[in-house]
Amino acid sequence: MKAEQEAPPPSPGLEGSAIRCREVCRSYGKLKVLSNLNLTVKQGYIYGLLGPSGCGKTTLLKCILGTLKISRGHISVLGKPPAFPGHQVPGRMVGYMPQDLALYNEFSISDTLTFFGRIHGLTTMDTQARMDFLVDFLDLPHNSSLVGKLSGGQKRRVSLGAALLQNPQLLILDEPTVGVDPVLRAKIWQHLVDIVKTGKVSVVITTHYIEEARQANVVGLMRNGRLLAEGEPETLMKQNSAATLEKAFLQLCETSDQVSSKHSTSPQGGVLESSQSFESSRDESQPILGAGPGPVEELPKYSVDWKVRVRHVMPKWRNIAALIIKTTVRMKRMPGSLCFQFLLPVIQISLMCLCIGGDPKGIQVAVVNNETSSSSFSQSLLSFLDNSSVQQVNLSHAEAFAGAYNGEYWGVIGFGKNFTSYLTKRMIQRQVSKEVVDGGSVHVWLDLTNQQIAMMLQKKLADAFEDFVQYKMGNMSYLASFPVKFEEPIYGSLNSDFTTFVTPGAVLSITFYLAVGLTALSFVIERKEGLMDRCWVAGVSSLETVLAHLISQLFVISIQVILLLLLMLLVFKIPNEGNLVLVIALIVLQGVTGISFGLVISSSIDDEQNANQAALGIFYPNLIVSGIIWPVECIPYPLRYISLALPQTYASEALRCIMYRGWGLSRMMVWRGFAVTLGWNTFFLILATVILKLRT
Ligand SMILES: Nc1ncnc2c1ncn2[C@@H]1O[C@H](COP(=O)(O)OP(=O)(O)OP(=O)(O)O)[C@@H](O)[C@H]1O
Repeated sequence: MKAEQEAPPPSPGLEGSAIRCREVCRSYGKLKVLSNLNLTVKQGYIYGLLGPSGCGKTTLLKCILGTLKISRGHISVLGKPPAFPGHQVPGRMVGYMPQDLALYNEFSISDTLTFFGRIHGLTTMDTQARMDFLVDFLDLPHNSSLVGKLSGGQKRRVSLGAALLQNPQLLILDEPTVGVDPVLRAKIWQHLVDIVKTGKVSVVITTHYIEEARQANVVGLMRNGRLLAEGEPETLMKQNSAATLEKAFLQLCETSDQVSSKHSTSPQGGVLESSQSFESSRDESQPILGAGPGPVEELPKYSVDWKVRVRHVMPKWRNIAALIIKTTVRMKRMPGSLCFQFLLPVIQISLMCLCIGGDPKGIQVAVVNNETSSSSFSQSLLSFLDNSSVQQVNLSHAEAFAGAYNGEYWGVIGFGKNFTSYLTKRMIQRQVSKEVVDGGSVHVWLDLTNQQIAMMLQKKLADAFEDFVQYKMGNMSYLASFPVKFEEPIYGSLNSDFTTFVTPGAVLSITFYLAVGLTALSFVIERKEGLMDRCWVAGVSSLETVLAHLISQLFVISIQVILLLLLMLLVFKIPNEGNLVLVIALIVLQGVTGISFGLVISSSIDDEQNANQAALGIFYPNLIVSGIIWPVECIPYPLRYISLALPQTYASEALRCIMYRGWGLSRMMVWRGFAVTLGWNTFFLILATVILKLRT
């Protein structure tokens, strides 16, 4: 820990300056926010960065911290460029209080400071000592108070506490005194003045209360992405003959406006574009007042040992552990959300097993039986029809058809008046007339608008006829029964239904989509609230963020999978002939695919609505094309190739093979499912890490 606290020696030429910005440019799309900005913050100084709203102060601070990349120029912070391998900026050398609160609402004050303490590698005792000091100094409520329940001003003070926690060498405070009462504001400034006196700490502070910046050693007045003036507050006031810093600032703005309008008017009297005037007039990257960058200086060259480079890239378990503990604490504080995560898949699979794939029940069918005798074959045959599925309603010919046309009955079953005698003749005579064949047949008119119901009626009638023939003819039944015999199935059971087919794919799909949704949302919200930036400045890398999320979500997925399997196998009696470990492994890996895909969405999309739309948008197409609800073999060819490349097509097939055929990893159809899943996991994780890295 000691070693980490020591700052690396500054590069030659940078001694004495904590921050050095040279010709810094930064744009958002076409909006040029920083234009050739030069700024120096001396070691042991408080630098007050002042300027109107939107002039680029926050952007500059983010560039200094390395959370935003500069388009042009050079920045060095405590001797090296931000995010240089082995440098602790971002890291424990810098304390950052962002303009947004960037705090976890479910955390207590103590959780918040402990979390940042862990990331900075402070011992429990050090963190506790600092916490006691900060709670007292910042006049915070008891440290067990939840951040979400604090007032706006109290939250800002907690945020400031988190920035001061590790006694950093550089403090970057973006409007720390907003919403803070004057007494505490004075106390905070006094603290800053005290800590810089040691000469080891430097502070950059932005504020809207211009007068409070008089306590800074140097103030920089920013306007339109440039530094208008830089110097000691008293000097600036004197040079502008102003009694207050605010008046001096107004004076400087007016002077700047006059200079700009003078130069933006062409000799012919036309008005030039402001950018042209900027290029053609005085070098506005230099402050009107102040020392400026001095003579052109050679940029220092930085080199780094390959071992340091490797250590810089490698994830730190300390950070991963801190992030996992953070997620666990947040989960504990949100029991409703946790229950939702655990119960939703259980509810979904229960609904699926209860509502999809079973035999339709209570289907009304009209029966027109022209035979009257109770011992007739027609009565006997109808008695074999499965009563739970088919409800027979005896009607006249006219009533039956009228009812079927009205949608009251799903079909009409008709028997002629000589059905018994004609059927007997059909069975025992070698040659019979067409009339006998016709009269000895069961006539069925079906409503085929619902294929599942129609198929069930056809099957139930065929089963009833087979049972009837067996009953009437015993050993001689072969004369009348259908001459195709379905033997014991090679795999599966004769009673297997659509539920059996659809369940493995549905389980994978449920696990995948829950993981996508939860991951995509949590990351997008964290980034939007500035939490990701804050963690990054504290020294957490994109890879560590991804790994920590993966590990904590794995815990959630494991519980989800256990609950799903218990329900599926024990309650709904879905068969499993295979190795349960393989079943669990494949489902968990598909959950990881969901997490990694969620990471890709959240790393590339900035707001919840778009992230939700992306997650929902792929849900249905993927479900349909992955062969989860209907066999892949039915998909037309060009689309089938796409289907086979999707993360869940081969995986669903593999899970069916494990569960219903009892196959192991030696079978191609099984290992292919695992291989495709692992391939997608790797691809998504790399993609998410790269996008996160490129966007910071
Ligand atoms: N992510 C972004 N995408 C596009 N434009 C942005 C983004 N962030 C900031 N800007 C724009 O850049 C300009 C400078 O913003 P910045 O937040 O740096 O100003 P500021 O001086 O800190 O303002 P304030 O004092 O109100 O916080 C503004 O015009 C703002 O609209």
